[in-house]
Amino acid sequence: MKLIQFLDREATESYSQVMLIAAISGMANSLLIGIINHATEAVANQEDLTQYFLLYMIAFALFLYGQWYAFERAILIIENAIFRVRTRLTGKVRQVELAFMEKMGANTLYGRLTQNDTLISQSIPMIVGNFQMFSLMVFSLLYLGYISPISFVMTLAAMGLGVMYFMTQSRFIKNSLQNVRQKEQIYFKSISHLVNGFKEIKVNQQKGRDLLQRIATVSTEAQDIKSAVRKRESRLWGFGRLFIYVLLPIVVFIVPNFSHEHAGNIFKISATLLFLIGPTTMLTNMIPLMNRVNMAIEDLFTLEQEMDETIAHAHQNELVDKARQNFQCIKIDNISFTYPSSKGTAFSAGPFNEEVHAGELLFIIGGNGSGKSTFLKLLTGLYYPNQGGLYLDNTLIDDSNYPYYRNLFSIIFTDFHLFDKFYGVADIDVEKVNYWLEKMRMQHKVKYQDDGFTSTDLSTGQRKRLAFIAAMLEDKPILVIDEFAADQDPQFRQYFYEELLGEVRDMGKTIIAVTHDDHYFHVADRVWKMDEGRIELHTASKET
Ligand SMILES: Nc1ncnc2c1ncn2[C@@H]1O[C@H](COP(=O)(O)OP(=O)(O)OP(=O)(O)O)[C@@H](O)[C@H]1O
Repeated sequence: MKLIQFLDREATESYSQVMLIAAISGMANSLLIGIINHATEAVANQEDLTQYFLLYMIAFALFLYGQWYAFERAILIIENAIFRVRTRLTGKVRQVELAFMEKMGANTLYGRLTQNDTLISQSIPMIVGNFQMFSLMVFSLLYLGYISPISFVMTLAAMGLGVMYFMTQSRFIKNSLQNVRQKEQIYFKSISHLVNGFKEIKVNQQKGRDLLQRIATVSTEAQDIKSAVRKRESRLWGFGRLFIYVLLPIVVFIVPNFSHEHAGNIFKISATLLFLIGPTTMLTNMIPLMNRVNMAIEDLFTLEQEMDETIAHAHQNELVDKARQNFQCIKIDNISFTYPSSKGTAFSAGPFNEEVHAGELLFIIGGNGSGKSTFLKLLTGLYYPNQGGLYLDNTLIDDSNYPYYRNLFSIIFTDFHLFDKFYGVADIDVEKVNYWLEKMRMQHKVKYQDDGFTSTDLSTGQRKRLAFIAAMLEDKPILVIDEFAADQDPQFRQYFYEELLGEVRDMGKTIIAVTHDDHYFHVADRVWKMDEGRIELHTASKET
């Protein structure tokens, strides 16, 4: 069972005590039927009932206390384990490679991270109850064996048949549930189009109808599979009860003809069998949930394994660290990169053989799809090249120091994200924030407050200016910007190219900017022009 595997891996404290107490509670529960059975016999023989009453109260107290204790402890242990997994996996999200993230998609990753642990958490009470019921069943069966070995063997045989039947059904159920998961991922993706494309859908009703049609189709497909699964599961539920009702008449009407001892205990046997209906039904009802919990745990394990495979095990590399602030040159040595694709039409970039010099203002220009952003991702270490290597001065950047190399850069991509606080900036200098607010002409719009800006609900161009300020506060030696000025008004654009970039360079920073603004190519120290994944033309600014 995956849950045991999950607890073995993740629980910080032993869960065996909880299992023991749950087992004792189940045993105490099964004792109740034994005590009642013997008490009814004592009533018939007109014996004193005090000892049965006391025994009943003790068993009852044990059962109640055990149940309470097991629930409380199990909730704590499982919630702690979930917390550990959640913290570890979110930590790993930060470490995975960009290519992994782009391939999986943010929605899928979010879904896998949140839905699985929610499901495990919600099922805790049922899981504990399940274990208790199992223990109750085991001890009730042992009691049955004590009063009638023949009934015990028959019940065990019937249960064996039941387990075999479950096994045959569970493969179908598991495969179907996996199928449902795939459909649900498409469903969630379509929902994200509905939410993120809300404005487009609002102005184009046909677009909205088509998207809803797609959502309806996927939902129906998922629903059909779910219905088939539910049908099978309901057969299992019925089976749990059914086998005892089939067993009862055999034990009551047929077996007494062959066993004299059995006939004498017929009341106790049938009472015990009737008592077994509860736990058996509960256990079979739990199977669908356990299937889902098993799959959730399996998916969490798989997700972590997929993440681990992409995480480079970087160790602190002194050479890169020392070189950070005062490097001379980044050498791009015969680097090339091809996007992974199953259709054979993947875009290839490179080979690149270039040098970026410290303190220069470098423009990268070229048509749409020429590979500018891909090149930036290679240069900043977000993609690993398929061949060739990067050198920071004379240090080769490899798996061991890529994360430290990336620390050289502050990057503002076209799909930048503006954080609510200045994460990663150790001592925020308020004067510096105000200085940059003024420089970016945002001082009248937002202020600095609580390690962030007072507001980020701004226009795209304004949000980009705040992202620029955040990048300047990070104070990295290299600033990389991808079409930064595209959303800026003409005045700011002119000011940005003709004043601001030069000022940032004079602060000692290296600037690499992807741009389409041909009016301003002259401000760059050098311009590289890209075409079909290669750098076709190198020019010094005066030549452009
Ligand atoms: N995540 C990805 N997976 C597969 N292919 C990609 C991915 N991102 C980009 N590409 C492919 O790489 C090519 C170059 O894209 P890139 O974003 O580098 O171009 P660009 O020069 O920055 O374009 P633009 O000026 O339009 O931003 C494109 O043809 C695109 O199909």
